[in-house]
Amino acid sequence: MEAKSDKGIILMNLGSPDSTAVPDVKRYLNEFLMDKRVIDYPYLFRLLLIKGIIVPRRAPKSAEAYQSIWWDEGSPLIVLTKQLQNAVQHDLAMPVEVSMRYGNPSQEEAFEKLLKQNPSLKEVILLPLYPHYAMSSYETAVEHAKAVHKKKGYAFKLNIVPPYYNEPDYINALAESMRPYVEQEYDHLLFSYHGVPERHIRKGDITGKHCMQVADCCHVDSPAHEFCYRHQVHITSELVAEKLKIPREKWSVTFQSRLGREEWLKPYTAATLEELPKKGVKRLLVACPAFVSDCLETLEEIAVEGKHSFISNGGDSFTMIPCMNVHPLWVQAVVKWMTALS
Ligand SMILES: C=CC1=C(C)c2cc3[nH]c(cc4nc(cc5[nH]c(cc1n2)c(C)c5CCC(=O)O)C(CCC(=O)O)=C4C)c(C)c3C=C
Ligand SMILES: [Fe+2]
Ligand SMILES: [Fe+2]
Repeated sequence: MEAKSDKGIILMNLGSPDSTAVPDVKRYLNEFLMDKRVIDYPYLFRLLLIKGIIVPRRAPKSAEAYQSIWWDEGSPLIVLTKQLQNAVQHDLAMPVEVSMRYGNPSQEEAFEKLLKQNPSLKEVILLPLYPHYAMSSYETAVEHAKAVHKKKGYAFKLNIVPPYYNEPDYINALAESMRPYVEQEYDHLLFSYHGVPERHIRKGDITGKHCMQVADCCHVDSPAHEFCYRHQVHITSELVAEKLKIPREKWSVTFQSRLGREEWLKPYTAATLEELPKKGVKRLLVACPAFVSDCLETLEEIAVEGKHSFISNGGDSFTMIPCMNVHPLWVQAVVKWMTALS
C-alpha cells in the first residue's frame, strides 16, 4: 500500500549474528550477554564472566547450532521478521521498518530509514515482537529504543505498544495458528516458553512480596502481574487452551533455554521431554508462544534437540507447532493495532 503518513512503524525483535562464522557469533553473544538486563551482575564481574569465560566457550557450539538452522536468505528470525514487515506493509499506509535489539538492522538504522522516507516524521509506533514482559526481552528492547531516541535527539514521538499476552486479537491468532495441529490425534500439548532466572521474577516484583512468595502467585490478583513474565505466560496458555477447548489435563507449561547455574523458571522443558514418555505420553505437540517468529530456540532446541530427547526416551511422535510468523490472523492483528494507534 502507498506509504504516506507522518507516522512510521518499527517491528522490533531480538536479533541474530550477522553470519554463522564464530567471530560474528562471538560479537553477537558479547553484545547480548553484556546487556545488564540479561546478565544482571555488577559490570566488572559480568565483563570477566561473559567475555572471559562464557562467550569463548559458547560461541563455537552456538555457531554450529546456527549453521544447522541457517537459511540461504540468512537467520530465520530475521528473515521471518522481514516477511512480517512486508505482509504488514502491504495493508498499511505508513512505512514499516524492522529493528533488532542486538546486531542488525540496529535501532538507529530503523529510525534513520523512517526519517529518510519522511524527514518531517511526527511519531514512531514501536511494536516489540515479545508478547510478554521480561526484563531480559521486552524491557531491554524498549529501554534501548528509548535510549537511542534520546541520544539522537529525534523530534518525533516514540509510542511503545505494551505487552499483548492477553489481547484477544493475539490470543485468537495464536490459537488459530495452532488449531490445525490440535485437530490431529495427540496425547499432550506442551507450551514451552523461553526461561528466565527465578531471581529476575522476584527482582521485577513491584510489590516486593508477591511473585514466588504467595501460594499460586500467578493466579492471585496483584499489581505485580503487569511486569511478571511467569504470570503472563500462564495467562496466554490458559486463554489459548480455553479457546481451543483443550482439557486441563492435556496441556502444561514448561521453560526452555536455561543458561548458567542459577535456578530458572520451572518445570524445565528438557527434563519434561525426558519424563513425559515414561508417564504414557507418546504423541506430543509443542508450541513456543514466547516467540512470534521461529528462531534458533524453536528450530534447533525444540525441533531437533527436543525431538531427539523425547523420541529416545520412548516417545512415538513429536510435532513442533510453528510460531505465528506471517499467519494471516497475526498480520491482520498487527495491522488492526497499528491502524488504531495511527
Ligand atoms: C522471550 C524472549 C526471550 C527471553 C525472555 C530471553 C531471555 C534470555 N536469553 C538468554 C540467553 C540466550 N538466548 C539466546 C537466543 C534467543 N533468545 C531469544 C529470546 C529470549 N531470550 C530468542 C528469540 C533467541 C534466538 C535468537 C536467534 O538468532 O534465533 C542465546 C543465543 C543462542 C545461544 O547461544 O544459545 C542466548 C545466549 C538469557 C541469559 C536470558 C535471560 C536472562
Ligand atoms: Fe534468549
Ligand atoms: Fe508473578
